[in-house]
Amino acid sequence: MNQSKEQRILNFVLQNAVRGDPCSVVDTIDKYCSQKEWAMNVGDEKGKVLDKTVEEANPSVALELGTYCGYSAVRISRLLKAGARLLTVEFNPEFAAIAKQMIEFAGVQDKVKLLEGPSEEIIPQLKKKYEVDTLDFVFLDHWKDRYTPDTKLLQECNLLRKGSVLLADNVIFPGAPDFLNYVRKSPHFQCTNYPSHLEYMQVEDAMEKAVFLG
Ligand SMILES: C[C@H](C[C@H]1O[C@@H](n2cnc3c(N)ncnc32)[C@H](O)[C@@H]1O)NC(=O)c1cc(-c2ccc(F)cc2)cc(O)c1O
Ligand SMILES: [Mg+2]
Repeated sequence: MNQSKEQRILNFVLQNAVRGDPCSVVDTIDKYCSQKEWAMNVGDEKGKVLDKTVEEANPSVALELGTYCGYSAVRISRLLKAGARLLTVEFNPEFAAIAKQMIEFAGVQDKVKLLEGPSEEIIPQLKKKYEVDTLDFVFLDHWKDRYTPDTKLLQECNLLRKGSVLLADNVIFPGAPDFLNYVRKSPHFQCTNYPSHLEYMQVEDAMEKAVFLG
């Protein structure tokens, strides 16, 4: 049975990156996906916006929705302070299996917990089952029409506190127009837009930061 693209990306990392070095894993995935096969990782240009936002937030507890191959889980967790953790949610079992191996190869498995299942089921479990009080940082990178319902769900589950930072990928392409509408119109969020490009392409894209005001 021929390999999936995601398996080819993982194999390229296992053969070309440095085990235990998250930066080399990130760079190796970017090399493969810009030169060989496009894939929906956040990529290096938007990845730099992600890095700056994570460094500013300096989260103790971070959540990622949409792990895919683990590129942004490795990218985020490499910046976390000692004792901080990232919970990342992925509902496709093949992708979750790839991401698990990617995270372990990068050596960040002690900082990252991969939760397999749909975000809408996992978010309501975060407090009791995963011992989360509130989230300091949330990276939204899953189905674009889930950004708004899951943002409302995070609020309903009291998982956001004054200053919690949401960062959403792809608000221009593929686009998350209802999310932009929701957070920009809401008195509970202070929004900032970061124009960029779709990963590995010259297509316009952007990220939106929405800070919860309580
Ligand atoms: C949605 C995907 C990312 C992952 O999210 C998981 N997922 C989903 N919904 C849930 C849930 N409700 N709970 C948990 N996991 C969940 C999934 O299985 C994928 O692994 N991301 C994208 O589709 C995506 C697509 C593009 C893109 C750009 C140009 C094109 F021509 C075509 C596509 C770019 C990007 O930057 C993306 O991020
Ligand atoms: Mg994305």
